[in-house]
Amino acid sequence: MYLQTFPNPFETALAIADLIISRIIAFSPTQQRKFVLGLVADNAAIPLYEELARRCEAQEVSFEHVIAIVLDEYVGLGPEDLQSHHYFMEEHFFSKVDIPPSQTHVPYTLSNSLLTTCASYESLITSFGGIHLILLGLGGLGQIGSNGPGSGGKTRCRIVQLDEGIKENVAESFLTLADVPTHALTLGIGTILDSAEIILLATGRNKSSALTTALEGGICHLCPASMLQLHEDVRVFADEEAVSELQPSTIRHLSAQAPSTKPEFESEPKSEDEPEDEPDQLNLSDPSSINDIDLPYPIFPLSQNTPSIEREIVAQMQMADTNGVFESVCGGGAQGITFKSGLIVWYDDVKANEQSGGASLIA
Ligand SMILES: N[C@@H]1[C@@H](O)[C@H](O)[C@@H](COP(=O)(O)O)O[C@@H]1O
Repeated sequence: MYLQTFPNPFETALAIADLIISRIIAFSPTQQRKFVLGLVADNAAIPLYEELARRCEAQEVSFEHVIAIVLDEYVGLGPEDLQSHHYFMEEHFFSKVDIPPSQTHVPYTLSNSLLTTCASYESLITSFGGIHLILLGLGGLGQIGSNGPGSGGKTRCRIVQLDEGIKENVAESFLTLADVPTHALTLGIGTILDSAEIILLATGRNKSSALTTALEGGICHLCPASMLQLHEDVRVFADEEAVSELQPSTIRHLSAQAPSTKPEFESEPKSEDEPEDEPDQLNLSDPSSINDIDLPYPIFPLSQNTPSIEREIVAQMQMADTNGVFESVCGGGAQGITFKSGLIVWYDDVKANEQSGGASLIA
């Protein structure tokens, strides 16, 4: 799970828009091979939909070959009802971009046979080959879609009774609490977890408690969003208010998992107050201290005899003026390299079969 934090909801939206657009462009969808995008009718997503619409208008992205699957809908509300998710998606997104109406899908809950509707919605997704990327909002009770507390991790598309807390949260959109629908049709947690990639959007202080439980608590059906921990490719996009209750170590660990959105070799400027990284046990003025470090690799001092592949890596590192973890530097050469405090470690396969794993001290 990757966590990226932004100063405010607007910048969070921009980052998600960048990701969605880059995924669509990389996929190069065509009439025959469409990109399947799961979407949510969440107020927190409005700045994102505005940004996507703006970028579509500017012809930076097209939704012509995108299929939209909306996550959930209140039972008994249709496209004409102002509070329906269908109305929301039309108003904020579908009507603003070039997506053909035949490619927008919202659960239809006015039918007489909701069980059939659930099965059909699930089959529809299967017929498209699954969802490539799904956007989820985070509810204040940890719900995703209308999967409220108590939703099992293997649930499929189904009718759920809305939790009182969820109803209270949306009551202001309706005349009174009694007007809030009692049920919703939602993709199940299992359906969501089948998506190839998941984005969880959480902005605002009212999401901080749910986000903390989802990321720091164990996987538990009382916080459905915690089950996203089971998925291999989840990106959490949050603003500073939403992460305000997280432990600093949680933010550090989960942010470290995030692939940089900046050029790969760019490093963060150091603040003046920030102490220099301690070189662990390595004393750079004493190259022999490298022997004190417990590494599962042979160690080579960088010298005239250093193999050229290693020199190339070192040169790239020095040019990049960075520290951190590098992946796949030198194309098919090194598979992964860690550079810390003057120490370069590479692992896996360095230049097929010629060397296998090693460390080098820049001194
Ligand atoms: N079914 C919706 C969810 O899909 C949404 O993510 C959540 C939070 O929405 P908001 O950010 O508008 O409070 O509310 C409801 O539970």
